[in-house]
Amino acid sequence: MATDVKFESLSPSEWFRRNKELAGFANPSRALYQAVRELIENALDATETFGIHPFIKAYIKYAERDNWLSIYVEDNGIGIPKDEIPNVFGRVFYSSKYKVKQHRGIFGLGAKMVILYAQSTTNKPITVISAQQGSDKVYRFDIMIDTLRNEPLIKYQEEWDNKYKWHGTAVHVVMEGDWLKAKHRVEEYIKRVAMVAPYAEIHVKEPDGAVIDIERVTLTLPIPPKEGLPHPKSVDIEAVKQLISRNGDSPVSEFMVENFDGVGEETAMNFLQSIGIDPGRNIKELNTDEITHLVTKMREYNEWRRPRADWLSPVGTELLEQGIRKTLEPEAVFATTRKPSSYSGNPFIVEAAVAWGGKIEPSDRPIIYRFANKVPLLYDEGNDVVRHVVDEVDWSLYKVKFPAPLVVVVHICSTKIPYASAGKEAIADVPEIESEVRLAIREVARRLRVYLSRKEKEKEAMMRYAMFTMFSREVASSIASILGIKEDQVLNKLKKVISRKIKYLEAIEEVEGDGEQQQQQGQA
Ligand SMILES: Nc1ncnc2c1ncn2[C@@H]1O[C@H](COP(=O)(O)OP(=O)(O)OP(=O)(O)O)[C@@H](O)[C@H]1O
Repeated sequence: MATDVKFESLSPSEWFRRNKELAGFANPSRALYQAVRELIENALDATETFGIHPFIKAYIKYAERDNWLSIYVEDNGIGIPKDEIPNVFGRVFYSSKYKVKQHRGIFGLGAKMVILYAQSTTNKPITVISAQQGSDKVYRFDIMIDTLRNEPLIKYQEEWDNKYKWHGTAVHVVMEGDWLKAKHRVEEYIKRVAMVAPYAEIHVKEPDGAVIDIERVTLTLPIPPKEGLPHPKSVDIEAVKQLISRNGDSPVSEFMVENFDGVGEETAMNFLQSIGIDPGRNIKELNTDEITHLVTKMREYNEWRRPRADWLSPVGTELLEQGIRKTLEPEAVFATTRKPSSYSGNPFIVEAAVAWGGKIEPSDRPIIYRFANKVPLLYDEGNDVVRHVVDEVDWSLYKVKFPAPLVVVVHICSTKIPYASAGKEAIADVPEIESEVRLAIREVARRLRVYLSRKEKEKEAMMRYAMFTMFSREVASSIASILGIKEDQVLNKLKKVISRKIKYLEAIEEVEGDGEQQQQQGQA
């Protein structure tokens, strides 16, 4: 007799309710950190991406029970349309960010995980208050999620006149959390956000009364990212089938030019002829085998233009240096923004910086600050491509001897960050990204070496000067008595000779040092 096995299907929200840890909500301290992070990321996406200077308030307080915390995050962003509020907060995999565009958010999951965690631990709905720019009304919704149906449950709804022309979104949630364990991570997260967003103003109130006030240091915003088209190397068969069913009623060549990045008319013609598909045929007429053939060859073809990266929004060398100076207060900082590159048809840009000395505490290996699309990554460093690259670097080539006060900052921005998991904490080892990270780190490390060698030489010169002047009084006194002149006169002359000689020696060493450096650059 056959064994009686029962089969069932799970809705996405029920699945994530059961597997919270995969989205970063593993325990009360991690969940608290993750909730603050998801809400602040949404606030930044709703402001900076649309050219608004972010002004974010985040208030964390203890709630009715010892292990319950109330989190309130408010932004001055673009707001959410009234009819969309229930869905964006109450339906897993509902998002405005499923586009070829650089966002902090990508999955359409973060806000929903906050609600799922809250309702599973305190049985309380989330409150969302929002108004779009120019809206006459402000809307409030209290929402829970019907996890079996993956649908929003509206528990309360209200609207009022927007007297003060406010726009933005405020979210309030009560959930289980462990503030004492999460405190350090939350504070570190805020500090790191400020590092790559020196144009943001963020006010945080903590349950114990502490306040973090991040003032903006500049009004310059990075150029906002723009929406792009998929690159032929980045698509799969299913994606092309979807494009055909949405936009496909044209000759294949036209379809390719209009729907993909990096495809001009001539390239489309050459490509289609090279794979034996008539460019004039209507795309709708291609059968399953022909579509499979087309997509396989699209991914292999190497003559497409590189994916456009002017859609991306890096922080920029100047803002990055400003942010690092403000948050770490180092003695020196060197940053670079690399030229755009791509992996599997997705454009990306790597930025890196090294900060040295000042208020940075010496440590046994470089302290790493990782960012992806301007999101600080705090957990899972061991699995991240940046850690792997930094560990490979032979820092002695750059005159760094550990313990050393060295911070390495790496920011990767892309229309598709290859995260290793839904918790968005580590970037997978993609060879193209790895190589760009390596080149970026070497570039800034070389500038650090020049700085450190100059410092070393200055120090040596000072030591020499101190040593020579120590003996000069004795020498001056002997010369003065032999020649019968004043000791001070001889001493002044001697000091001038010493400093002239030291400068001469320094100049020689600098020329020699440059030669040595060039040799080392070859090796590094
Ligand atoms: N503060 C906000 N202001 C404006 N829109 C918001 C805000 N918070 C959420 N949204 C909207 O809700 C959508 C869903 O947010 P959610 O956090 O669930 O996912 P996401 O940000 O798209 O992706 P991810 O899961 O990677 O964070 C967003 O795409 C955005 O359109």
